[in-house]
Amino acid sequence: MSLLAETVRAIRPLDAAAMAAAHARHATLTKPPGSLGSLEDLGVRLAGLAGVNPPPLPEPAVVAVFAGDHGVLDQRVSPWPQEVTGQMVANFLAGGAVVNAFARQTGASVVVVDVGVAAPPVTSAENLIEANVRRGTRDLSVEPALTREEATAAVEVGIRVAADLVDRGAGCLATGDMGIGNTTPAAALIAAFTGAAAADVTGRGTGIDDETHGRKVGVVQRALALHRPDPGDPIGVLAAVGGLEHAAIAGFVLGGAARRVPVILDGVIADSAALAAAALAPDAVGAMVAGHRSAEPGASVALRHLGLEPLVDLGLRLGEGTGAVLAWPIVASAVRVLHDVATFDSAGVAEK
Ligand SMILES: O=C(O)c1ccc[n+]([C@@H]2O[C@H](COP(=O)([O-])O)[C@@H](O)[C@H]2O)c1
Ligand SMILES: Cc1cc2nc[nH]c2cc1C
Repeated sequence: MSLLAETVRAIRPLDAAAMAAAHARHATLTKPPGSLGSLEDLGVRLAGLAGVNPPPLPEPAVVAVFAGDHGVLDQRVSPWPQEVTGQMVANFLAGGAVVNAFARQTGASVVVVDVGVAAPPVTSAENLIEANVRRGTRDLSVEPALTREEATAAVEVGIRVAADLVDRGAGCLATGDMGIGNTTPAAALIAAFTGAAAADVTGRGTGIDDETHGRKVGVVQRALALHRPDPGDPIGVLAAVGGLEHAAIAGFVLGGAARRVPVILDGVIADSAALAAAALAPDAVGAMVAGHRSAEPGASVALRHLGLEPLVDLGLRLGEGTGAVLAWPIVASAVRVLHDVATFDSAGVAEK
């Protein structure tokens, strides 16, 4: 059996007994019932994922930044040149990007995965994973971005990265991405999986003017009309209108779900990849935590489709895993409550 098929088969629903135990525990803790809002639901869900209450603290956390390039850049959908992708990979490895700063602040670690960068990285570093499937995608507005084989290979890169990180002790995974032009395939994926109109899911990416935005909406519309992607064939959708980092992140989510470790989603690229993961294995949604609400309109459409409420809403639109890393201490706090907080009984606090 292929790694992808094996991984999909290993993904199981949340454990109802562990969730019931976490729910009951919450009612005994020294706080008014429900006073932690959606953090209570998150703690319950992570108990269901782990199959035990309290679930293990989601630590240490590792953010994997998947990097890839995009043939659709030929359509002038981003103001930034392609070489920025590889240059930012070097910046991540040198520790100088925003995600590195947020990771230092929170205690997360950063690994970088070259799954599809056009220019081979010149730096070697112990936190660089070289798994290049193809040096950038084809232009999705004129032909399929990837073959099915390439899309599957990229998904399997993500599965392997997740499994390796968990084997090396990670208790929480966070998604990151880097790829000039990658908000265009993200929009196309979200339209394909949710049925939303291109105009409703195509945003300003790194910051584009009205003219570029109009062209970008047209590119997404043309790609959807050309390929007519079938949401019942998630690999076909990823191949037609996706990107190598989108496919790898879909695999990363599946890999985390198969190992029953929470995966914190970053922005719109992760959200689009999560739709592919959910289409491949619906129970994978149980392992997903929406780290934040990206300013890209497609992010909210994707999260609504997945039934996920984002933890942080700061208008971020950077990518790299920044929103996911910021959300990690909140995820850990939701679990910490189930470990540390005294009960009314043990603390001698009167109940109402
Ligand atoms: O995470 C997000 O929601 C997000 C929103 C807008 C832009 N980005 C980042 O910006 C790059 C893609 O933007 P663009 O305009 O080139 O498509 C890519 O490197 C992403 O990580 C990321
Ligand atoms: C500088 C820069 C940093 C980024 N990080 C994620 N996407 C990015 C895009 C640009 C342009």
